[in-house]
Amino acid sequence: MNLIVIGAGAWGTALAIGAARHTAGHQVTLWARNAQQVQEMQAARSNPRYLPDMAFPDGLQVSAAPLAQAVQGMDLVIIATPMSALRSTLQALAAAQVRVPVAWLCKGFEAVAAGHSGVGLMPHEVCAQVAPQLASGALSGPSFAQEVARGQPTLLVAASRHAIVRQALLEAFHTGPLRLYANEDIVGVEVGGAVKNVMAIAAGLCDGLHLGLNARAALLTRGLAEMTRLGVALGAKPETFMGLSGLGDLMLTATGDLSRNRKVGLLLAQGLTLAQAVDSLGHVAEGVYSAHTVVQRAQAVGVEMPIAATVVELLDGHITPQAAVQRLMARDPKHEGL
Ligand SMILES: NC(=O)c1ccc[n+]([C@@H]2O[C@H](COP(=O)([O-])OP(=O)(O)OC[C@H]3O[C@@H](n4cnc5c(N)ncnc54)[C@H](O)[C@@H]3O)[C@@H](O)[C@H]2O)c1
Ligand SMILES: O=P(O)(O)OC[C@H](O)CO
Repeated sequence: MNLIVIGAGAWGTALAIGAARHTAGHQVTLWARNAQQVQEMQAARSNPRYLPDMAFPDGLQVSAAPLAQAVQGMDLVIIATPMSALRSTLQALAAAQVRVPVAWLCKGFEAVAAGHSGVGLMPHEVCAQVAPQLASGALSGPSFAQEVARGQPTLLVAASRHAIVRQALLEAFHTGPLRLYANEDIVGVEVGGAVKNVMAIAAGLCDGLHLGLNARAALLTRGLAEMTRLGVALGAKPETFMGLSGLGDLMLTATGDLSRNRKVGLLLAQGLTLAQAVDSLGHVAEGVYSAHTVVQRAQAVGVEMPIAATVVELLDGHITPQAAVQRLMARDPKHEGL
């Protein structure tokens, strides 16, 4: 199989390494828009900027060729950019008349540009707008790039309504320490991937304020309820939220110190501004951008998401970390459940 990974950040690089290392006969190309970054990666046989100290296996090539040229002859295209670049990348693939399966790795909802109305879209909705002819899907689940690059066991979910996409993802990545499950519920998988990042910011805040393990367990339990409520209202199956892209990724991202979203919460608790927290990461923390869209989508379908709404208030600088906790604790009593 010939596969190309578009976007040479931490996650695209790690997955490209994983696919090339463990699958004999695969030709894996890691594509970056920045020619200088490609030169550096070629010289170092690693990605010093985004995933240092992880050596490229022999089967991994790097490229900065024009995208329309780079995708020729590929059997599978993986989009590993942040959510903010998904639309433009899909447009470029449509213009290049790509006919093979395409899957994205980004976890988030599209942000609505300032001054624009309407709700932000899930990744598959963006694709339906700009490249409806593509057979497409998402690869998601609990997966820190560094662990995948090191070859540590990781389970992912290949989500698509197209059997050909699920099959191509399994062929490319179900190998060695990577194990893939298939799922047709693209809505559930994408809602899980987006909302867990918002909850991870809240969990970082909770831990940064030393609120305790009881508080964190409570936060994640109610966060899972919020995620499930929104997903079901948007057409997802409830059981998807008990799976890898729901509970699994929520647990990982909210409690694992490799998470950038969790780190944003920890830094806000220390008194850093959002700009300072984001600048210090050197990588994207999607929850910062998706939080608003998640809450807007919830409001549009009449779903209450108090934790996510409080994260938005905090990110916007309208409340302090301490006030965020007080606000959630002061809510009226209610019956447990969704
Ligand atoms: N890092 C992880 O462990 C991990 C795991 C699973 C999913 N994800 C998701 O994958 C996505 C990417 O995360 P990451 O960790 O690789 O981010 P990152 O910040 O490490 O890197 C992002 C990369 O995207 C590139 N990029 C931005 N716009 C682009 C464009 N228009 N065309 C081509 N490349 C472009 C940047 O140059 C950079 O190399 C995010 O949505 C994230 O939520 C990350
Ligand atoms: O580092 P984060 O917070 O972007 O999370 C990375 C992955 O999504 C975890 O599955």
